[in-house]
Amino acid sequence: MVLQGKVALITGAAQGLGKAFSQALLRRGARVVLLDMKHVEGQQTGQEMADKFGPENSTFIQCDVTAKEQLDSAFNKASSQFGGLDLVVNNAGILDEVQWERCLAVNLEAVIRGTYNGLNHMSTQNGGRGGHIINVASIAGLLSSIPAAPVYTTSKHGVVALSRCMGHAMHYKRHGVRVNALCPSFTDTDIIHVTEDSMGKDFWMVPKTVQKLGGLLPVSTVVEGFLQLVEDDTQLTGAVMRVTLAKGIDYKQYREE
Ligand SMILES: NC(=O)c1ccc[n+]([C@@H]2O[C@H](COP(=O)([O-])OP(=O)(O)OC[C@H]3O[C@@H](n4cnc5c(N)ncnc54)[C@H](O)[C@@H]3O)[C@@H](O)[C@H]2O)c1
Ligand SMILES: CCCCC[C@H](O)/C=C/C=C\C=C\C=C\[C@@H](O)[C@@H](O)CCCC(=O)O
Repeated sequence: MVLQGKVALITGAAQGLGKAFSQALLRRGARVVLLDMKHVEGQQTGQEMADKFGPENSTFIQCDVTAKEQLDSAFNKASSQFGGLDLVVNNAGILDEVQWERCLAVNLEAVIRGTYNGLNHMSTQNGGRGGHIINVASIAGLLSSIPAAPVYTTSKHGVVALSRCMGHAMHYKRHGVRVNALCPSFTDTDIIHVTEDSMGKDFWMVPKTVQKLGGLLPVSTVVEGFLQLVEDDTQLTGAVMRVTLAKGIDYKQYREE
């Protein structure tokens, strides 16, 4: 996808990976709608983007992705303000094994809704231009045993499965919308600063695992993978991109099913 003039909607864009993805898209001439439930941080990031790239090229909408009416309304607003959508990035996520229902609601249910909303808005069957949905999963969504984070891991496995199903050629032919999953390993953002309050007694395993894996990925490496996926012009769909310290950026290979 050539990004110049395209319209992107990104959830969880106030900070971390979502903010970095937004900035990378704006740099390439896309217009970006930033969604986040954090009002102060979101406004601040929105202002920063407006100052750098022009107020006409981005906007911040406060939105809790788990609230159906807020998410639907944010998609409608974004689409009417910018004249349709070309790219949806379902990125908002949390790591919470204590309030695990919330973890599933943010990381999985809202990504399902965001994927369906993206299809509704971009499908050529509904008068859309076609487009691309990128669901931010995690390398945790490809590993079979992460004992400290069972629900987070389950949610990310769900995101990978969802993206592979909705990225299938059958859906792509109907809608003209590609769906792919992005699976980074531990990256230098706030989500990994876990406590006993959010993770329970096994919280110490997170820094220990990071250490074992050789450290954190810089955000810039994940942005590099993200841009490769967005700018790919081979009609890649249903793909799962991994970003790890050990192997860099690659795609998980699946046998024909
Ligand atoms: N950092 C990592 O190690 C890592 C690795 C793999 C995948 N991921 C995934 O990347 C995504 C982005 O995370 P990050 O690392 O930038 O963390 P982060 O905590 O810095 O950012 C997450 C953002 O999501 C927002 N958010 C959370 N719940 C929300 C809700 N209900 N509605 C709207 N916004 C909400 C937060 O306010 C925050 O701005 C997440 O899906 C995360 O699971 C992160
Ligand atoms: C604990 C979950 C944190 C989630 C943050 C983010 O999404 C990144 C997750 C990435 C990978 C997690 C891997 C965890 C693996 C361990 O359980 C273990 O399998 C790794 C052992 C490494 C080793 O022994 O060398």
